Amino acid sequence: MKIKVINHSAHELPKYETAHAAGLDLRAHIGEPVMIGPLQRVLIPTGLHIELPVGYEAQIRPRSGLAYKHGISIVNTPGTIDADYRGEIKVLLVNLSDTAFVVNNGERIAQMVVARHETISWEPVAELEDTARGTGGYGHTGK
Ligand SMILES: O=c1ccn([C@H]2C[C@H](O)[C@@H](COP(=O)(O)OP(=O)(O)OP(=O)(O)O)O2)c(=O)[nH]1
Ligand SMILES: [Mg+2]
Repeated sequence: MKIKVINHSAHELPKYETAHAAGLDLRAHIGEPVMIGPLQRVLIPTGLHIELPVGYEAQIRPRSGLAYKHGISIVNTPGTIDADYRGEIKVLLVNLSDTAFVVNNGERIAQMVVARHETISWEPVAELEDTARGTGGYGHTGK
């Protein structure tokens, strides 16, 4: 897949950390450390621009280790990178802990999963096909 990197010397390209990992770890591309206070959200640049093939999206997801150890998540998870987006990929981190967290340049802050998606067109109808579930939801099958 095509990738354009700002300041190429800064970091290695995102990579799968294990043989069958689904996500490529993304690194912070920042001039100075960024502090995220409790319940604060900060948009962290990655220095990466990509060209996804049409019919693909990239999902930006939190890393479980940062979430578990430091309460760091992503506000809009899973973030969506559209195939026609040519801007810099950024990650909207949020600190859900009661302690400030510092992000340093080059640290792995999120992971990106590339996935196929469908593109639909609408077919307006008067009635939808009935099912056993019908309109039941929000726990209607019990606890
Ligand atoms: O975590 C994210 C989510 C999105 N984007 C970029 C890529 C995406 O293609 C674009 C728009 O994202 P989205 O459609 O989620 O945001 P929007 O608020 O609907 O913005 P727009 O009106 O530009 O579509 O922003 C990121 O860099 N990181
Ligand atoms: Mg949008």
